[in-house]
Amino acid sequence: MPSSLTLPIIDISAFTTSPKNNDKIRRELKIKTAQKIHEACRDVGFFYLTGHNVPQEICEQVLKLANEFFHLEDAEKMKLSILNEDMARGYQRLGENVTKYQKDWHEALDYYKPITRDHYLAKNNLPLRGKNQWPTNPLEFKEVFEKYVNYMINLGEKVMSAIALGLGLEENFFEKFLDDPFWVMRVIGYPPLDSSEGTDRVGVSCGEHTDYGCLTFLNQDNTREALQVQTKEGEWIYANPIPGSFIVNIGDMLNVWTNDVYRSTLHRVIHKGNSYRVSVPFFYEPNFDAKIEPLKRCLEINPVKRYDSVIYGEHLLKKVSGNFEIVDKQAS
Ligand SMILES: N=C(N)NCCCC[C@H](N)C(=O)O
Ligand SMILES: O=C(O)CCC(=O)C(=O)O
Ligand SMILES: [Fe+2]
Repeated sequence: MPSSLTLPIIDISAFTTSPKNNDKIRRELKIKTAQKIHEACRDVGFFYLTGHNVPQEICEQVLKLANEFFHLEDAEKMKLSILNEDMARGYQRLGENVTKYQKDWHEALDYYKPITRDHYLAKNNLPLRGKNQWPTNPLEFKEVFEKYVNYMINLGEKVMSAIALGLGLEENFFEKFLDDPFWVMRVIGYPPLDSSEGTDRVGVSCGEHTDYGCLTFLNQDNTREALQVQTKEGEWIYANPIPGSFIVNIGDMLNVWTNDVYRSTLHRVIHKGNSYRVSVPFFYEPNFDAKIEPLKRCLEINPVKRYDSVIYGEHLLKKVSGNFEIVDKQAS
């Protein structure tokens, strides 16, 4: 495993802080930042983000509460089982989540943007119409995570305007796809892989995959050598935590918009250390019913159209149902 390669570190403060400089200087700073983001999206699809303006305190609190929750008795955690709702929102036991037909060795609480009565999803009577399930222990869990979600939606919007600028588009280009942005948040607990010994030996903590939407913001604890990212050359490198930063990666919808100028990057988790690892990826997504298709600007770069249009929500639902398709289906 080469450790010499690392992901770029990008400071997004030109987009997140209130203007101190005159318009011209600010515009230049934004363009410089956007150019770095463009290169990172084109070359690796993963980068560290600093200057994001999300208080360190809430990032740490979120991880601490996650850790406390996963250390409760099984019976307590199972009160929030995904079986209570729509098989997506709630708690999944170890080994319950599946990536490409293989069991993953993590437990998780999954949250999705809530659906109101006349929301598009409710109207169409589609899956994901359940309720989010919040623990009452630890007591402040819901309040803190809801606050965190708001910070992340805000940040997602900022990074998408930087992406627009980086592609040579107007800063607000994506606004019409993002005015009711969907979101997904996973609160994940990873025991060491050794703990799966004796049951059905599981080899990966989270199997290799790409993320589904626009942007992922990963908040992970200080465990090293767990998350791995595949470079364009096919090598796996570690994405170790850097305190005060998020790891950001692009999702499948950017492949479609950019006609593969950007590609969502394969990543996986193999946690062999002996600590209990927690991570909280937040997925900032397009409007559920957004129609995503290759942009004119990107067809100038890659002229052969590689994608038909995709409705984001349809892509998501397909992926979510695959998350619980177990191994025997493939074997039989
Ligand atoms: N919402 C997102 N991106 N979730 C990523 C989960 C990755 C593992 C999942 N079992 C899978 O097969 O994708
Ligand atoms: O836990 C991590 O570091 C990554 C998890 C992940 O890739 C995901 O849930 O999509
Ligand atoms: Fe992921």
